[in-house]
Amino acid sequence: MNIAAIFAGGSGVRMHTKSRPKQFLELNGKPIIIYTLELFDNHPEVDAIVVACIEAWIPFLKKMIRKFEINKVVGIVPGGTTGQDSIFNALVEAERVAGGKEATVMIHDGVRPLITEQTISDNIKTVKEFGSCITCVPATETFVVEQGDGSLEIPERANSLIARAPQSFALRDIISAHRRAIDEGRHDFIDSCTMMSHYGYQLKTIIGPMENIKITTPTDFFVLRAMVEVHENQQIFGL
Ligand SMILES: C[C@](O)(CO)[C@H](O)COP(=O)(O)O
Repeated sequence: MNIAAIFAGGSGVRMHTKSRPKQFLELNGKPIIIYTLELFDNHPEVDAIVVACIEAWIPFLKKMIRKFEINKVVGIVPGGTTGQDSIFNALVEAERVAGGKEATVMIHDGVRPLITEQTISDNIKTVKEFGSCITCVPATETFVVEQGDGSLEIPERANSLIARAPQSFALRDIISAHRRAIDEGRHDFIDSCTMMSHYGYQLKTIIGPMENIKITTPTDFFVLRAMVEVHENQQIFGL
């Protein structure tokens, strides 16, 4: 089975929102996380969705899921202290939902509402073929990596990709990597591909759409608003 594990456990300090965490900011009366959930809910190959959410916001999320008629969410669990902990909580819930069956899990940020149906299909297919799938985009600027000794490493831009999401795996592999990290006292892996690479798993990348941005800062929110407007105008005016 194919399960989407959406993490929305963060409080969004980089967004500087006063009233609500960034995943619950609204566009046209609909929270960002609902835009994200709709993509997986409408995808014919997705069987179930689990969400790790800030505990205090779970009742509101449930209300929104009912209001916007999202049907495939079968589990909502509290987020953890770090992003890694939130993902782990969602994976444990995915394990419960899979009930011992083989499963592919697509780990996705609640604040990445602009992926396409094709990206989800490509993730499912690539995990079946290669065991993992990291959705990326080509780097359009140069990375400058500061080394501990004060020197800089500048990777070739032509070979550089930016990891985005979904980041997808066989459920048994990603959950065993998480359990290993926890046994080692680590809770600071920045994302799933970093963890899986650290533990020696072979990772397969695909190139996803440039529009697949993460709504992290106020600028991202303004870009999202413009993109949703363009999308609606396309539907209205057939542009
Ligand atoms: C998973 C991710 O979206 C890949 O780019 C990213 O690492 C999430 O980062 P955040 O710090 O949880 O916003």
